[in-house]
This record gives sequence, C-alpha cells and structure tokens, in this order.
Amino acid sequence: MSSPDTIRIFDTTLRDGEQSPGCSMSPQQKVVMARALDALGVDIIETGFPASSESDREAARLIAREVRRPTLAVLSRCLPADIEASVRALEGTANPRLHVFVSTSPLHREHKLRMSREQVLDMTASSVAHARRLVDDVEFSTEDGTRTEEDFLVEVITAAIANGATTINVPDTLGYTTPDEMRALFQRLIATVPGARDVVFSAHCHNDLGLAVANSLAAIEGGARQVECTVNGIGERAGNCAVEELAMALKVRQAFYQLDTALDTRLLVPTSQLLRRLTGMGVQRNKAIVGENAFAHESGIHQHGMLRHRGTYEIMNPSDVGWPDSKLVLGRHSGRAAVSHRLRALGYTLEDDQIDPIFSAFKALCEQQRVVDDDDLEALMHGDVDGQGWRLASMTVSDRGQRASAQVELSDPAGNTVSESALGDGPVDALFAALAAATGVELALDSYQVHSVGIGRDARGEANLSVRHDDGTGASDAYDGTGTSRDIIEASALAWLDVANRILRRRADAAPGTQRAAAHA
Ligand SMILES: CC(=O)SCCNC(=O)CCNC(=O)[C@H](O)C(C)(C)COP(=O)(O)OP(=O)(O)OC[C@H]1O[C@@H](n2cnc3c(N)ncnc32)[C@H](O)[C@@H]1OP(=O)(O)O
Ligand SMILES: CC(C)C(=O)C(=O)O
Ligand SMILES: [Mg+2]
Repeated sequence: MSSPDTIRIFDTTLRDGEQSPGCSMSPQQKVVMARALDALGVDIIETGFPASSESDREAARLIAREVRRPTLAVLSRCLPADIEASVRALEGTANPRLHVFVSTSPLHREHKLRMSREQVLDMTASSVAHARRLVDDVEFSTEDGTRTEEDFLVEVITAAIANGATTINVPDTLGYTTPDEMRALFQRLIATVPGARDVVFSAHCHNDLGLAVANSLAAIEGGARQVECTVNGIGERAGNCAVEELAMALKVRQAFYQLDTALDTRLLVPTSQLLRRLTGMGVQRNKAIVGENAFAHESGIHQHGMLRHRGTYEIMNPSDVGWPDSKLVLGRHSGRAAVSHRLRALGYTLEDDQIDPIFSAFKALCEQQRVVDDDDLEALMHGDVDGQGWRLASMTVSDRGQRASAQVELSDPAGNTVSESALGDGPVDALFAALAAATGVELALDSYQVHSVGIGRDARGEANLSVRHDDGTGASDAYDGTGTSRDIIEASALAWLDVANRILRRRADAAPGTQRAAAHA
C-alpha cells in the first residue's frame, strides 16, 4: 500500500482521455505523452485498452520500452480474450498492472450487460482470479459504481479482493454523485468490506456536473489513496478529474488535507500544452491552473491589489505550475495603477498630473480594441494616439458567380482615402485580399473565428484573427486582432484592420517621420 500521506496519481489521459471525441493519438504521440507524464511524476500511466485495437497494443509495447519508472496499466473487460490480449501487451513492462472492470449498477446490468447480479459476481471473481494468475498487480473497477446498490457493491468488491485484486477503483462513471455522498461511500466501503485495509481504494470521477475534482477530493477524505485523472481533464463526455486541479488543490490546501502527490507541479503547464498540441484540443482560457487566463488580471482594482501584494488576488505562484509569471493585461477595465506600472516598465515615469491625459487616451483606445499592448502604449506616449490608423469607410462584398469579390474604401486620420478591390475563394478571402491591397500589409492567417457576443437584438458578431506578419527581414511576428459589428463580414474587416494598424504603428515607430497610416504608399 502507498504511504498513508501520499496520493497515487493514476493518469488515464492515454486511455479514458483518448476516448474523448477528437482526442485520438497515434502510438508515437502516446509515447511522447507518456514520457511527459513520467517526467511529471505520475505513479501509474494507463496506456490503453489492448483488446480494442492494434494501435493500443502497439502504444503499450512502445511505451513499455521507454518508460520504466511508473507502473503501466492497461484496461480489459472481464473477458478471457481481453485479459490475454492485455497480458501480451504488457510483456516487457517494468511494472505492469492489469486493470479489469465490469458494470455493477442495475441499469448497466439489465440493459447493457443483460446479466443478473449473480452473473456479474461470477464474472468478477473469475476474471480477477484469471488476471491475478498472470500479473501480480491487478486493479478492479466497478463501472457505474456510484449508482450501484450498496449491498451489491460490497459483495462485488469483496469478491474482487478475495480473488486477488490489489487496487479497488469505484468510478463515478456518469459524474452523478456529490462530494458528501462520495466521502460517505468510501468511508463505509473501507469500513465494511473484508480485506479493504489491505488494498488501495481509488476514485475515478467524471465531470458531467462539473464535480469531478470535488468528488475526487471527497473520496480522498473518505479514505481513497489513488485518484484517476487526466491532463486538462479530457475524457468521456465532459471529461475526467483534471490532474492539474487535483494536484494543486492538495498542494495549496496542504494544511487541510495533510496529503500530497509526488508530482513536479512546475511541469503541469508544459504537459497541458503538449497534450493540446498533440490532440489539437484547445484548453478554455479560464480553465483553472493551465488556462491562459488562470494568472491574468485585467480589472483595475485587482491589478492595483496585485501590484501591492500578489497574494491579494492569487492563491498560488504561477511558477509553481509552470507559467513564467502572472500577467496584467491592459484593457477597458484597467486603472491608472496598472497603466502607470506598465509605462514605468517601458521607461516612462509619469508625474501624477501627467497620467490623466494619457489615461483618458488609453481608455478611448480601449473602446476600439480589447487589449492595449506595449506598442499601443508607446504610440500613446508619442502623442500620436490615432489608435485608429486606417478606418473602414465603406465595403461591398459579393459572392455571386465563380469567385467572390470585395471592394473596400479606407480613410486615415489625415483625410487620405484609398479604395481597392479584389477577388477571392469566398467573401472573407476576397475582403482580406482587398484590405491587403489597400494597406500594403500582408498577413498570413493562422486562425480566424467568428462568434456571437450578447443576446437577442443586442447580439453582435465578434471576429478574432491570429496572424503572422513578415516584417521584410524574414522574421515573422504573431499578432491577434479583434473586431465587432452587427455584420460578421464587417467584424472580420475590423479585426483585420486592428492587426494592420498595429503593424503600421510599429513600422512608423521604427522609422520616425514616416507618415503613419499611409506608410505603405
Ligand atoms: C466507462 C469506460 O470507459 S469503459 C471503456 C470504454 N472503452 C472502449 O470501449 C474502448 C474501445 N472499444 C472498442 O474498440 C470496442 O467497443 C471493443 C473492441 C472493446 C468491443 O467491440 P465489439 O466486440 O464490437 O462490441 P461492442 O463495442 O459493440 O459492445 C460491447 C460488448 O462488450 C460487453 N461488455 C461491456 N463491458 C464489459 C465488461 N466490463 N466485461 C465484459 N463484457 C463487457 C457488452 O455487453 C457488449 O457485449 P455484446 O456485444 O455481447 O452485447
Ligand atoms: C473503466 C472505468 C474505470 C471507467 O473509465 C469508468 O467507469 O468511467
Ligand atoms: Mg471513465
């Protein structure tokens, strides 16, 4: 058994995580991820379900060759053929674990397995015994355990332990239970089941009600000493317990739980980002610990507090989870403290009476763009805060015939106008080509997204662009731009101009005397 004050992390990113629609990984990608999980310090890695595919079998073999420290587990149904496929896939593994499972709840017994209680009990006993004859480390899971009659759950777990299971996992397969129920269930099972104290109890919580981490912590309070998790919380439907959240809850609230994991938490963000790149599945910006906004502050009151003492608005240090630092993002909600602070970092120390006009210009700029970056601040300080650069005077887009066409008319603050038209594969393609012709700015599109903000009559389309721009030296810089309008095509044009105007401002700053908006002419 594990030390009573350590929680074993059983990582199932490569098995349950991979079951998320759109998260399949090749065996080679799984090896890359397994190496990262090893470095992170997880205790057990579940590499797949060998009976399900050649890809899972190959992944298990390849990982076994390279990853020697953690225990490597594979999943099997309670079927002899699955167990044998798993045992073959585990050959050569330094620390192998066979994980067998069967559904125990009435709904699953009746409708899915079409089996009686007795049949499920027999299947448990014979499969665990079969697995244990072949491998010493056998985990048994009661699928849909939290919706199972408790007397039957006790019977099944008793049979699994009697036949040699060394870890008992009680999954909340549907993410249905609540923390109080989970804590009490683990307490009762550990107190009631014969032999419970000789095995490790484990929780495997799904996130259908957003309770996977809370339920896993409650299971720990109830006596579980293994928790099954995934990186970024990926997994069936709404996912599994997120390893980064669980690990940091135990670390930040160590005084309360008096328990910890063996993870090097500084690798949580790099591991999260690796998985995002391997699967292409993004992480929501406000996701705890690993989301882009987890340590970003935009509102003035929070920024002011952070500048006085970071503990006012942060309960952990970003570097403890692998972020370089917190971010004070300047935007419409920011106040003077954060703007002055950023300006000081750029070398501008302002007297109290100098900040007001700059701050007013800053707020005006925030009405046009969501985020004000260092280039924008430099422009503000040089007094040429047109912030507007090129403005969209008019546009016409037509999508009739073989190719779409767009015509744009732009004006700059000096009153110059320019008009250009272009053809494209679709209306947005034509529009962007016309804008490039009008401004002389070439942008390579990395991503383009349009979504609705607001509801009903107030709804507006918001376009977000991520682009790269070659400054002529061969180096390419990344930019993001945003535009909002009732018309999504116009929002797209505004997002494109948001980026182009930043690039033109930067060019003008680099070459003083160049006329800003008409710099391309
Ligand atoms: C909660 C979980 O995460 S469970 C794990 C989920 N993971 C997966 O399903 C892995 C990917 N799955 C697959 O590749 C396929 O489903 C396979 C290869 C495993 C099985 O494929 P098939 O033989 O075509 O069966 P299919 O998927 O249609 O149905 C599942 C069968 O397994 C049975 N079964 C389900 N769980 C168990 C179990 N724990 N023990 C024994 N039998 C089980 C079902 O009753 C059904 O049997 P039936 O065909 O006799 O009705
Ligand atoms: C197979 C088991 C452990 C599972 O993934 C679940 O019940 O959610
Ligand atoms: Mg699961």
